[in-house]
Amino acid sequence: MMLPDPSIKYRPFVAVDLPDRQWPNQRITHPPVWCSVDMRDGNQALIDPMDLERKRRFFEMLVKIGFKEIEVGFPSASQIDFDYVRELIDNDLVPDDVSIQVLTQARPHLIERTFEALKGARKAIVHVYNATDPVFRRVVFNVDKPQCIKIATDATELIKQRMAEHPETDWTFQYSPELFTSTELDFAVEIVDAVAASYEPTPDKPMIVNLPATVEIATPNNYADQIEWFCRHVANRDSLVVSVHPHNDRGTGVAAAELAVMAGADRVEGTLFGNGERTGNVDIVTLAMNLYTQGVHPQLDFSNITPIMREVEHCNQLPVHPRHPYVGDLVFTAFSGSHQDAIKKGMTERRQHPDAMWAVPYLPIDPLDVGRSYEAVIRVNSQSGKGGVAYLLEEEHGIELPRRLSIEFSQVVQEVAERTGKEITSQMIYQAFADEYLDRTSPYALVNHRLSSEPDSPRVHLEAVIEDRDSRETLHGTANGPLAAFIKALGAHGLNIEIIDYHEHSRGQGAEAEAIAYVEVRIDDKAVFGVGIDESITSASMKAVMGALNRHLATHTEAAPNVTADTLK
Ligand SMILES: CC(=O)SCCNC(=O)CCNC(=O)[C@H](O)C(C)(C)COP(=O)(O)OP(=O)(O)OC[C@H]1O[C@@H](n2cnc3c(N)ncnc32)[C@H](O)[C@@H]1OP(=O)(O)O
Ligand SMILES: CC(C)C(=O)C(=O)O
Repeated sequence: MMLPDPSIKYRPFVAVDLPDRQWPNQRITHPPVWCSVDMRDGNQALIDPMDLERKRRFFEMLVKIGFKEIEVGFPSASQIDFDYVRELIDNDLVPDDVSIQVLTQARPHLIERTFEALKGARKAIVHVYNATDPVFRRVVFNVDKPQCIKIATDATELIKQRMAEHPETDWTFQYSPELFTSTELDFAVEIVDAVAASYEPTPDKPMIVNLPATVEIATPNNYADQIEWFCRHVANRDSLVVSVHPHNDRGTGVAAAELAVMAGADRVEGTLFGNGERTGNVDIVTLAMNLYTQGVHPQLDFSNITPIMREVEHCNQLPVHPRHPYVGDLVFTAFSGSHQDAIKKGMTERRQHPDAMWAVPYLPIDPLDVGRSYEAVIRVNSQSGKGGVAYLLEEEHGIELPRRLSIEFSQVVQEVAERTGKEITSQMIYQAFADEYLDRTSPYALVNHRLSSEPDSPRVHLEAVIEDRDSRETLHGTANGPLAAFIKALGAHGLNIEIIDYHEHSRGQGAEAEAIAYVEVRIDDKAVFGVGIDESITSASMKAVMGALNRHLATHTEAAPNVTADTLK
């Protein structure tokens, strides 16, 4: 049960004394060095750790994305990891510009086994860690500070010696004071200084100092303060690559990584989509795409992000959340009416100015840049408005509803959405549109028509054959245009119809092209819409009028189904 006063059980984090902090004024103008730890930190947190087949697929994908540093395992802890490292080296599967990284505890027998695993590697990073925070020193290791430092420096000496014995490998050394964020800052600097003094890095041959938020215990600004403080106080900063390794216990791993880079970190360790211990490691995809949306290329390629997500889901046997930034199945989709309306307007502007800076409302990124399509951008349910319905009809069926008609038709769709309680597909929307407007061919239907004109006269004469229930009638009308002539002809037949509004456009191209006409007419003092589609624009407009008439009769004569043309006179 939650405590009424949690302060008797939980301590707030200790803030860093750094009144002149500089990081808030920084901007990230180039990507950090990325290191994927999917195959180690991610893997150790899986219900079913990866087998060799899944490891191979993961590694190949990471290389394709563009990672140059990949932590492939903990070979002294697991036979599969050991065998996989051997497979990579023995079969020469690591590209020349990629370093494989492996983790080991600071214990001699594990370090020896690590070097066995790495024998013959072209480029390798040996990553050693020991926990440095006060709780671990007391509870887990039962050591004081000097003893804790000795664990780290003894390991460093041994690693340095083994590296020297294998000059055929291009070695990099990495040290992590595990639990850095809950370690006293001055002690973190002290232990790293001691490790660096043992290893003797230089600006030309730096070592990596990885400062993990093993458990995320504070707000991200505090992590940034810790990183800036560390960078200012550590010795020989120019011989160190400062790396961060945020976890996501408070849900702010991405923010922590970004602020840490602003605070001076050169490198970020994380995983694709944030798999990892507990709530996960920081998500490198989000970090990379956040950079991209600021106009900075992350140097990782997520141009086709969906297959990457599916591959990660396969390898980790864990789903990626449908709302995961930049990739989740629903993140490029708007269901709600006002969002759809704004997106539709933004997309229309975009089509007119395809080279302008990206500015489509509610979409922080162009879905096409990550291989997603505009098709899924708008989906319709009972929360949607006219904008979404109109967008889908336009994008997928080439039907550009006039504004007032789109308001009317959205009520039809809303009714279907509320009745079914489900998402309405674009096919269902089209069907509802056809049922409501296009298939209204009874009791009146246009059979054919003929137009003629007299020389030197703007007037046209129309002869139209229509079906009026069970009989065929031939109507005649003369006016300044075909539609007006048709209205005249209908009037002479006793059907008094007035055109209020008219729109038309073509749909499709070349031989396949069709015309769509939309009319709003007044019949019997009631306004009603009709829509007609035909190869000829004149026939489309006449069908639209017939459709409006049939809709009017269906709506206003339910009590008198035998209504005839006489009722409209
Ligand atoms: C934050 C992280 O993600 S760190 C990485 C965690 N990953 C893993 O642990 C991977 C899987 N690990 C394993 O398979 C095992 O823990 C092994 C093979 C590494 C070690 O196994 P064991 O020797 O049986 O030790 P065990 O797993 O019980 O670990 C506890 C021992 O390691 C010691 N230890 C833990 N971390 C370190 C370290 N970094 N350096 C030195 N000693 C360490 C502890 O003090 C403890 O020693 P003790 O038994 O003398 O008290
Ligand atoms: C070994 C270290 C870097 C680690 O995984 C962590 O602290 O989370």
